Amino acid sequence: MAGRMMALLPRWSSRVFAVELDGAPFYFAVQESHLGEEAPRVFRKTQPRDRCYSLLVCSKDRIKTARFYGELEHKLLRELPPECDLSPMSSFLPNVRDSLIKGYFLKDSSEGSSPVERLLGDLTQREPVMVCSYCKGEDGQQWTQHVWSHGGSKVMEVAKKYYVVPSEAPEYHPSALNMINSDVFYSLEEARDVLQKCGDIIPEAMSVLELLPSRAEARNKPDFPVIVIEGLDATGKTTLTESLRETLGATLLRSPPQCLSPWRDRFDQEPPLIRRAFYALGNYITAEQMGQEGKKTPVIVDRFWHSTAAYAIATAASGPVCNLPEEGSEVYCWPSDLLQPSLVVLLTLDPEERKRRLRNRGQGKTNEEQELDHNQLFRLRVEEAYRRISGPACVSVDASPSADQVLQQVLLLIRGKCHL
Ligand SMILES: Nc1ncnc2c1ncn2[C@@H]1O[C@H](COP(=O)(O)OP(=O)(O)OP(=O)(O)O)[C@@H](O)[C@H]1O
Ligand SMILES: Nc1ccn([C@@H]2O[C@H](COP(=O)(O)O)[C@@H](O)[C@H]2O)c(=O)n1
Repeated sequence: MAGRMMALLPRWSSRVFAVELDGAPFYFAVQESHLGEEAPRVFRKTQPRDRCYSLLVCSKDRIKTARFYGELEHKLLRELPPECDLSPMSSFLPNVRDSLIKGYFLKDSSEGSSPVERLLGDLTQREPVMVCSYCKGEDGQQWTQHVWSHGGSKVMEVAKKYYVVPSEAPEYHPSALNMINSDVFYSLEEARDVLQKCGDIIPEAMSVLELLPSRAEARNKPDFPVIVIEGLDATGKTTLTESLRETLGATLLRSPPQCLSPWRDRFDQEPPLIRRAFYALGNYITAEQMGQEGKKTPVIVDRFWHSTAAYAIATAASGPVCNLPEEGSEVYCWPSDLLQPSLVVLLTLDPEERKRRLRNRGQGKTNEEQELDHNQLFRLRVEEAYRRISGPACVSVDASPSADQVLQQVLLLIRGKCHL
């Protein structure tokens, strides 16, 4: 397996490895010769009896890789002894798009014999995982990385040995390297391709594909304005979109569209690659409806591409807002084949007031909505990603006044921008 893996991951010694401990990344690299470097910080934090391993998930089949990455975490948490710490890890080639591979870093602090090596040996034999172990040299300073292989009856053997050295933090968070067409999709074709490829493992994908327009066309502008209302949950989108529908005699649409409701829960359980492709496709179905309805009346839309992209980008990047791709990055560009609304309004609300509204409403929440509550960095990343998306950019409206005042404010914007 290691031979095949190494072929999939050329330039091994140009790679940087990032281990996330307590939300902070620790970087290291490897090299073939011993240059007497000090140990990277992640290894300096270990105790003498700790054994360290890395597991990187990688195969040519990106659907298989995405699904196995999630399954692997569950398997490890289930089967590893309690003395093992598992942390997210990744490896990438600095500034090389699509070079990021994800995995886990494992620290085994158990005393005496441990089942960990047998478990990892089995994984290298059966699954698309590259396992490495890390050893401290006799000088107590230099660490080495041992890339595992399996040979014949042996559970594992070492295919290659490297010296581990500290590495600089990259200029941008490595998650940005793989976002395009893995977390955020920029064409109907790219998103459809993902669902087509998982048709044999997720039969529901075929039902979704049947609902798609045969082609997407951004240039056919509807006669009437199309106004999208965006915002985090409980900022007042439903309240406002319904009032706008009544006041303007508009048609109200949403993304994902009603016709995808039977499959939404199913796709919410899938890894980001598949889940995000599902939501991206929902936007193309809604866009087709916008085109149709926009020939007859103004159209109001509850969430659209801003939501799909902002949540996807904010989830793929971790940590503080500075880990997001830089402002102006192509990640924030509107898909060229997706209908552009006349106006996108972003409802903003103080977090405490949003929580109060959520409590009063008392409905169940999705995992991402719970995350917005518990993880303030995630909320900040989503809000900032919303603001950075362009083509069209959103116009922020303070949603804290009464529902009627918010409606009047948005009507003013619509009349100014859309001549209604
Ligand atoms: N301007 C407002 N002032 C006070 N309460 C409001 C206001 N707008 C909406 N609410 C109340 O806040 C709660 C959330 O509003 P609403 O359901 O419209 O939000 P939402 O953005 O559509 O949420 P979600 O995205 O989760 O569906 C509701 O109980 C609603 O009655
Ligand atoms: N166009 C959209 C709409 C929604 N999402 C995802 O759904 C979650 C929020 O939806 P609610 O119905 O609960 O408001 C959020 O987690 C988004 O990831 C989307 O991606 N695209």
